[in-house]
Amino acid sequence: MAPVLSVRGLSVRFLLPGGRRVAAVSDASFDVAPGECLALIGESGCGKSVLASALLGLLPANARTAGHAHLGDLDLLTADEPTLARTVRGRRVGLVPQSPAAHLTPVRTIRSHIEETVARLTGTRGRAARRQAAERAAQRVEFPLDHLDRHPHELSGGLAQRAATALALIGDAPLLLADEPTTGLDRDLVDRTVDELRRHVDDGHALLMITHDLAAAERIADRVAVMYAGRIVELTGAPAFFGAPGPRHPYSRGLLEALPERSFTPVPGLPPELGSLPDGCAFAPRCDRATGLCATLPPFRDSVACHHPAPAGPPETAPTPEDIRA
Ligand SMILES: Nc1ncnc2c1ncn2[C@@H]1O[C@H](COP(=O)(O)OP(=O)(O)OP(=O)(O)O)[C@@H](O)[C@H]1O
Ligand code: NI
Repeated sequence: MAPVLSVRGLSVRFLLPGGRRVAAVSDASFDVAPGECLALIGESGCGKSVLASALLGLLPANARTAGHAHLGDLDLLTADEPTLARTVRGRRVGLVPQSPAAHLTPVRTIRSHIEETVARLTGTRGRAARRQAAERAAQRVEFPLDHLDRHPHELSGGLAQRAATALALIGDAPLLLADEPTTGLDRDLVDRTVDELRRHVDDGHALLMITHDLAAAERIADRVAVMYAGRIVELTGAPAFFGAPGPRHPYSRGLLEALPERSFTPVPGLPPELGSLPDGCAFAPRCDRATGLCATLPPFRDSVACHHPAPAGPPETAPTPEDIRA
């Protein structure tokens, strides 16, 4: 099936005073198909939100982009602001922003936000019909109806997050970008939100889900992209990533091993400054597999950008009782 979104060689640089440049995203390429969820994971500051903002034309004025991001015939990176505002945001691409409160108007209630979005994106006419549609949108993400008349600052982080998710689903856009949609939610509500997003995917929508939460990613994703220091270092099927044979990039392996239910040991060290990245593999200083070769940039090959990836394909299987008897 043709992808909904096709990103090729996307890079974002921030130009800072004094000629400094921050390489927030470097050469990212991926597709998202209808009925597919791609989870984008990686440590704080690795460029995930910047990537999402680039796709919606929401970067600040000091940002420069390169590459392509095709949504059908439209290249999101070169589309003009009126096109993005009128036809893309909300209609062709829904966004659950990372800091939802910042995207809501402080003086308006959640009900007024949702009703306005319903009117604008679905053309629902009449007060009663709008009110009903707004309440349905809230119920879909388990936003309590008795909180609809509150203002954004009167909501907990988790409720603001759910309001933002309700707003993002209203336009029924073929592509949804969800930037940490489960932050601030209890585990149970994380699961329910993720399951609602999964139903949205199973209805044929494409979802790029940005998350720190590997358990949420495992629950929802068909494929996983791992970002490190602005680069996608691994992109692979979720079953292979979370199950066998497991991730191939040493950083991805480290992220999984850091989970409490695994060995609970964090990746040692800190990610590099995006303003002064090395020429070679940015992960090498933290990597126990690094060699002299890692001073050169590893090409992305067979799902991974690493000079010393773990083997692909079936893991060494333990002998079965049959083998032992034979
Ligand atoms: N306007 C800007 N000018 C300069 N640097 C910026 C700007 N906006 C973001 N950055 C830098 O880009 C990098 C990537 O930020 P981004 O918000 O995409 O990270 P993230 O992966 O989404 O992290 P988190 O998981 O914490 O949300 C950071 O180093 C950040 O400091
Ligand atoms: Ni972010």
